[in-house]
Amino acid sequence: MSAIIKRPIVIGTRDSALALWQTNWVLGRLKELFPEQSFEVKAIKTKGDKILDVALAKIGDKGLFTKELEVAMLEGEIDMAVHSLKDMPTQLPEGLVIGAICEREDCRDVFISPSGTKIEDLPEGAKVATSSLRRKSQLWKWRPDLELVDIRGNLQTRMRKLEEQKLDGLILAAAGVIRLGWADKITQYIPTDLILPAVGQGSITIEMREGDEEIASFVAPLNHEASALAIRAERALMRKLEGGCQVPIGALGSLQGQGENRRLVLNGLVASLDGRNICQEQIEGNTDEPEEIGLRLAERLLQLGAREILNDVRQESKQ
Ligand SMILES: NCc1[nH]cc(CCC(=O)O)c1CC(=O)O
Repeated sequence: MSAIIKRPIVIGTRDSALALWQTNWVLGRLKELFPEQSFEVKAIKTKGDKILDVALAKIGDKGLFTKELEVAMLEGEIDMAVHSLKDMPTQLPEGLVIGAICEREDCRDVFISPSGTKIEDLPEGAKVATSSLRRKSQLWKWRPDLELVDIRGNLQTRMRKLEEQKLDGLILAAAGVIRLGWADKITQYIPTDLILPAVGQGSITIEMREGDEEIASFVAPLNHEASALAIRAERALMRKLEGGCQVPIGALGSLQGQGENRRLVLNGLVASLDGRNICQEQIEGNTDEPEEIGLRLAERLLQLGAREILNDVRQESKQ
């Protein structure tokens, strides 16, 4: 049990509806675990909240949704930051660490269509919104005839644009949609063998100062072992492939079996921007070393053609 601190522990967050939901969830868990401790929430805008009209792949800046919070943490203004793990770069700034990876929500992407039509039943040329290269490339492979349109902004904005721009549908992560209470708007949960999710998708993480034992003891109980093992493998894969949001990378780890037979299965893919060239593979290994599995899968993908794909993607994004 951790000792109570005689000042409020300050939790930093972005100010979007989803970020605030996630922070409230973390706050609820902390209050339950440490009823004597006082906590305070501090909302901070990030660059990603301010630039709303440019596709993320074009801004190409790592830490778009995290940097301002990280600076506040290093300056002691906040004690921890709650993030969507998916938005966190694989390399953290010096002096900061992941304190906990919380239990993952449904990790799949979903399709939301005002007409209730599933992706496989859409008419030829239907307009589907997503700015994510990972989603686009896998959609192109599945339905090369669709017209894919860019969309940005927080979840509320995207839902509004869906109607305003008369789009046939929108792809989002299930987790955000469910957390905001919009599960009834979901037309289709997309199977992960058709669209492999992003690294860390569906998980909330708590970032904190390295070596801050006091804060670590509050945060540690929120770590969810199975989610953390899977996601550590996914992040090791991505770090090795030097992905950011610019390169289409998907990955999904899962634990299979019980006790001594427990294994970590990791599926990963790297796609070319046109979706025509997709390199995908699955491997498994011992749960003791999730990072090693991520690295091994990355090596395997590079051998299978991911190296060429990544070079091409980098060339194209320079133009
Ligand atoms: N890229 C933005 C983003 N970052 C985290 C989520 C919510 C889902 C999650 O936590 O994985 C979303 C929205 C989306 O992709 O639909």
